[in-house]
Amino acid sequence: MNQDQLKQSVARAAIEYITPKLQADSILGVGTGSTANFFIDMLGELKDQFAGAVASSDASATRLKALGIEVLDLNSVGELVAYVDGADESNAQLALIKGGGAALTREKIVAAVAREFVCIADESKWVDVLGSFPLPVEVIPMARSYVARELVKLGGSPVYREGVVTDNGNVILDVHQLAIVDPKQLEADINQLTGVVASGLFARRGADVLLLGRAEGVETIYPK
Ligand SMILES: O=C(CO)[C@H](O)[C@H](O)COP(=O)(O)O
Repeated sequence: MNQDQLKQSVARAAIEYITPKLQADSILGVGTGSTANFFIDMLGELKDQFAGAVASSDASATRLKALGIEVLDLNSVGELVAYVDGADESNAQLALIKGGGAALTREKIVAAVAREFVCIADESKWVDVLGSFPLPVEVIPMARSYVARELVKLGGSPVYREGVVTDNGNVILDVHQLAIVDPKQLEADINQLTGVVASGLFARRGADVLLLGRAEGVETIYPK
């Protein structure tokens, strides 16, 4: 199986996972990226079984609407039944690195509101220690150089993602050279830097379940 087939298999597994949880008034949180896109495309089959979705990016909102799924503003809804999204890396505690698609802040907000965060990923994303994938950090544009210097003090090597502006009008620093042995502590350290909007480290609110696509089948993993 190639990587896209593994992504499709976890998207299908997520559809099967959430179907019994959906009710006519349920609102679902939907993520961003190529794995999430496979999920969105399959979600069209269920569109009469739930009320609508909150999307973590404009791109996902457009894709959902094209399928006839109502997209709602997060401020107009209460709890989300679940949030389904991909990841760039996951460890055994289901702490994640996300934000390869620059949607990390909205992803973090939508995940925070969800009863359950269902992560879907192919096996290339499974790691012992987070940090081989550069950690994205969303930053207010005028704070970019200051935050970059502070990230160096935390042991990282930040690189400005040129040409990328987030849906919130901010910029991304991708932090290389981090071996993240204490994800919750690093998430807190980065959060308290002035000018940081959010980091792509999802440790305090990691995934509640990971559907991991392996060649031999989809494995359901709970936090260790
Ligand atoms: O966090 C994300 C976007 O900001 C994605 O979930 C992450 O980058 C994984 O993407 P893909 O499913 O395309 O591998």
